[in-house]
Amino acid sequence: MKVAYLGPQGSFSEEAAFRYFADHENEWHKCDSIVDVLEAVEEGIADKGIVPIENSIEGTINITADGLLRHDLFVEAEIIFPVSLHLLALEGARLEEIQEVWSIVPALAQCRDFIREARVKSKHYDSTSAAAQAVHNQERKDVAAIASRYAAEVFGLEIIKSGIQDNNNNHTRFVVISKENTEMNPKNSKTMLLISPTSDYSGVLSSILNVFTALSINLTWIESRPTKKQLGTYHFFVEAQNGLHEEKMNKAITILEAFGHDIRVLGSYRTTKL
Ligand SMILES: O=C(O)C(=O)C[C@]1(C(=O)O)C=C[C@@H](O)C=C1
Repeated sequence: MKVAYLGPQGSFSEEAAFRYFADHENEWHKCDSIVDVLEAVEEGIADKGIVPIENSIEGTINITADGLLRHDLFVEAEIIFPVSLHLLALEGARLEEIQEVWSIVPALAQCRDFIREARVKSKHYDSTSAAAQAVHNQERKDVAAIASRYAAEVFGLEIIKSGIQDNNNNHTRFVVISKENTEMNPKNSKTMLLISPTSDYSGVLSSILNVFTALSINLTWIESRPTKKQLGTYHFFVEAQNGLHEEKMNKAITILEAFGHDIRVLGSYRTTKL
């Protein structure tokens, strides 16, 4: 099986992929961006992909949510991964010398307090490990990457400050995606739906949420993403704590369809805590 993830070597996605798929004989396909991971799976270059979807400090990873909207893919597993972010610099660099920090946007956002207090500039890279690699590849001692301990080992960088995320209890939720739908497994305990209202009227969101309330379905995640066609119009991601094999989930979908909304079942899956 070929698994795609965000590289280069040393990313959190790589750690999550290696640990989640530890029992399998895999071929790995490292991608330059999250969008490339989704495309690799859709195009059949990889059988599965692993992408971050939500962080406990920063919230939804919008690139992934928008990618799920655009691509015809399913979610087949959820992985909760602890994230500790460190400041990585060339050997001998001192914290006081750092003028600029480099990382992927969600990681920079998880360290907002540190960046503000240190009064440093930030520069965007496509992954934490791409930022670490860039620091490794140049001679500057005034820049540092925000990345993992693993990335520090991979690129021979020194951790000049550890645990710089705004909250120590920091977790990122990854999803495993594939082109096939594995939704009917009775062991699956969560379901992700994408609800796109076909008309805009007052109370449309509350009418959707009322369906779940009436059926005693507990929601674990809700996110709105713009349709990108007109200001103020949205798609809604809803994740429920019930599997698709449960009658009430099917009832909810039937009712929402009867309301005229477009419903895409993105998957029914289990959670693994790493
Ligand atoms: O850049 C990485 O190392 C990733 O795997 C991506 C990512 C993310 O975008 O959320 C994954 C986990 C952490 O939250 C930080 C970065």
